Amino acid sequence: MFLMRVLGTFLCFFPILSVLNEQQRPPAFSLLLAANAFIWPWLAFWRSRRGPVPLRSEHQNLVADAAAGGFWIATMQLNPLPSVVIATILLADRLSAGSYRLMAKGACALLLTLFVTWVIQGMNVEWYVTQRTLLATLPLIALYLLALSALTDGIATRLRIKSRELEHIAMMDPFLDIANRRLLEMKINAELHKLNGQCHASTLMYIDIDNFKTVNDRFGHKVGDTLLIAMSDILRIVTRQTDTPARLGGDEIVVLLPDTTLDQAYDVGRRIMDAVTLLRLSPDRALDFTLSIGIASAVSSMTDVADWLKAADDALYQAKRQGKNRIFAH
Ligand SMILES: Nc1nc2c(ncn2[C@@H]2O[C@H](COP(=O)(O)OP(=O)(O)OP(=O)(O)O)[C@@H](O)[C@H]2O)c(=O)[nH]1
Repeated sequence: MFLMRVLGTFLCFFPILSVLNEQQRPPAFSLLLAANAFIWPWLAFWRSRRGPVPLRSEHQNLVADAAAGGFWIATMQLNPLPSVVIATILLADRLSAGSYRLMAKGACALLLTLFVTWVIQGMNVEWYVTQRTLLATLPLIALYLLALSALTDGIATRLRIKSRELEHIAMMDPFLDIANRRLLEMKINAELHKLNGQCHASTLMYIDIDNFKTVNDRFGHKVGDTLLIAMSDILRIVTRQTDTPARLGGDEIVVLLPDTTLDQAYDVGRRIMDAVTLLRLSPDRALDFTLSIGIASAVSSMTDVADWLKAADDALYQAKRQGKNRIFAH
């Protein structure tokens, strides 16, 4: 806000000075204008820095800016071009810096000081705009509006980045950096919707580390965590961009494989199991671990996420029942 105030008061200085000269106002007005243009921005900066609540102090500064604008508009005897440009810029600025509430406060301050100053100074009106005042106003219009647009664009970009970060936090598992249940369910819903009435295949894969409880009990929870992280790394490498590896919670890992037949999903499952056999988290061979995988295709009778997840979970159960370290697909 400091730089915008420095730029704004600097650019307002020239058209106002031009009108004051044309009206042959006493030098005191020019001195006051110079103070407003070159001292006030620093004073305002100091005020907002020193105030107990900097944002509140800055909002007060913005209202004071508007009041000063009202004073100069009245002192210029409502000279139309600089008056309209200054009033518009002041109000637009308050809106982009704060809210409609701040703009309304600014408008009240501007109108009040304008009216009081205008009455005190004899209620004169100067409708004529000279060529010189017109030329002195043009930089204010062009440069200030460009600077305001750049500022608004910067704020919009920062907001976009923040909103993407928030979306990432809301949709990703913070520990494994893969999708969480919420994102997975959204993707499954979208996939079921896409498949509705169409004949291409998509599959859901449920993955479980065999005897994970024993790993935790024997080697500690930290080693169990390392295993889960290694698993999610493997999933990121082995799957396609369009697949969604996700953590449903705890050690439950699911991968959504769109446009994938059971046979193709089986191959993906094999690749995951092969990658796992290459993992060496410790020289202790007792830490070698295996996976059981259940795979289920979407069928037309599935109406929601739970149906498809249950089918994949049932397949995983069959893989476990048949002796673990295997894939069961149906
Ligand atoms: N280290 C670690 N362990 C977890 C995490 N989430 C769940 N677990 C543990 O994972 C184990 C899951 O065990 P189960 O899947 O029920 O059983 P299992 O020992 O894998 O046996 P099978 O599934 O029959 O092969 C439990 O001991 C949980 O406490 C986690 O984030 N980190």
